[in-house]
Amino acid sequence: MVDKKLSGAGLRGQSAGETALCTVGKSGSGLTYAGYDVSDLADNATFEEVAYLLFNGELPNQAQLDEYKASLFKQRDLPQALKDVLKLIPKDAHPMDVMRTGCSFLGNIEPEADFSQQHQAANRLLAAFPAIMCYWYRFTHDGVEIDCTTDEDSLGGHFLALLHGKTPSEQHRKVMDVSLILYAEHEFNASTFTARVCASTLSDMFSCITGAIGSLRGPLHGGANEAAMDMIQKFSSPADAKEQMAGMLERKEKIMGFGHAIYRESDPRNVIIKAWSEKLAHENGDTSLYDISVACEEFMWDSKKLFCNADFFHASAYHFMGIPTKLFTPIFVCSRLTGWAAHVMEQRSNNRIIRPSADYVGPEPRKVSPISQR
Ligand SMILES: CC(=O)SCCNC(=O)CCNC(=O)[C@H](O)C(C)(C)COP(=O)(O)OP(=O)(O)OC[C@H]1O[C@@H](n2cnc3c(N)ncnc32)[C@H](O)[C@@H]1OP(=O)(O)O
Ligand SMILES: O=C([O-])CC(=O)C(=O)O
Repeated sequence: MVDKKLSGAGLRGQSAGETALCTVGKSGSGLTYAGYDVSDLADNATFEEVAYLLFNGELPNQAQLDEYKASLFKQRDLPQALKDVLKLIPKDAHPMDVMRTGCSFLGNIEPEADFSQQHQAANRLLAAFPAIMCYWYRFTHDGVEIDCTTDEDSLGGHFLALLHGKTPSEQHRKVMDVSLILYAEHEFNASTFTARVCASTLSDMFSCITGAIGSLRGPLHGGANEAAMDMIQKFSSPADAKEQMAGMLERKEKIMGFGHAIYRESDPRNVIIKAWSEKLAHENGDTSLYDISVACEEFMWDSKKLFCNADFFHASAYHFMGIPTKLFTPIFVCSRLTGWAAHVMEQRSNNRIIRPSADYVGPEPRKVSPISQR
């Protein structure tokens, strides 16, 4: 992988600290979590193993994994007070705002009293996030107060079962699991950096994660999977996609799901989720949306040398599994929480408050004139 020339605004190219959690775009291996290539993890591990890796630095053995999953399993349900709060949030609210409120409210009723509880706080959020999303969604959209517990072994399967009210297929469980692995961690991206800045003030875990959710929400970051879906649904065919995208580029519009702040030639997560999107399209017996997505990818590369990032083929993959578009970015939260929390723990382990300087470009010093003279 060729290193991207990094300079200019947005702190690009400047190191803002050290991490042992992840490499992004390092030559030879695009994306690694604690030394493991993301494609190796996607093929040979589960999301719970990856969460354990990020929180503890090593993959679990079978006994450790069993114990970890059993503990998460017990923490999946929501307290009644949180359910009551979720029921107050309107149907037309954005589910990312629901996640932000759910996280923040849980921090009120189950606070992290001190840093010795950091694993507990992170694991509680990990176990509870699927229910926070689905309890609100099903109540406001289907009028049902769902049981927030399921028998599903994995968090990915649990989410699908809560959302659809039925047992997911083995294939869908697998895709969710892979997706959660792909989204889990990505070094000093905007939302993780938000979490680390918050952690550097010695704030609590729930505040760090709440802030990170706010940063992930924007379309230049996690919100791009949702924005990509909205875009591809407007295209009627591969040819129409190419024509409309040419117009968008001419009007200097950003095409969501393309480009990256660090990667230069490709995002290593794309090839993995793209392959699953194709499988799901065939399983559904309708490949038109997948074909449109491939046309978008070809067009963007041919015309601008821009490639799909992790978000682009996630859009069609989630859609093929019957997931409503507005829940795409909240799923990202359910996964990235692991990276955020691991970074909070890492920041705390060797902390200095993050406080960069600014170049002043405002007016010269001046006096306040009386209000009657302004
Ligand atoms: C999981 C994730 O968060 S992945 C990122 C998800 N975000 C998106 O998909 C949103 C669309 N993409 C973008 O807006 C950008 O590519 C970002 C925000 C991801 C990265 O931003 P930057 O690092 O500033 O981009 P970069 O320096 O590579 O931009 C180079 C040029 O390509 C253009 N460009 C980059 N991405 C796009 C895009 N998706 N559509 C159109 N033009 C683009 C930029 O406008 C810039 O043009 P300019 O030099 O004329 O100003
Ligand atoms: O690293 C970034 O800037 C954005 C990204 O891909 C991620 O957070 O997964």
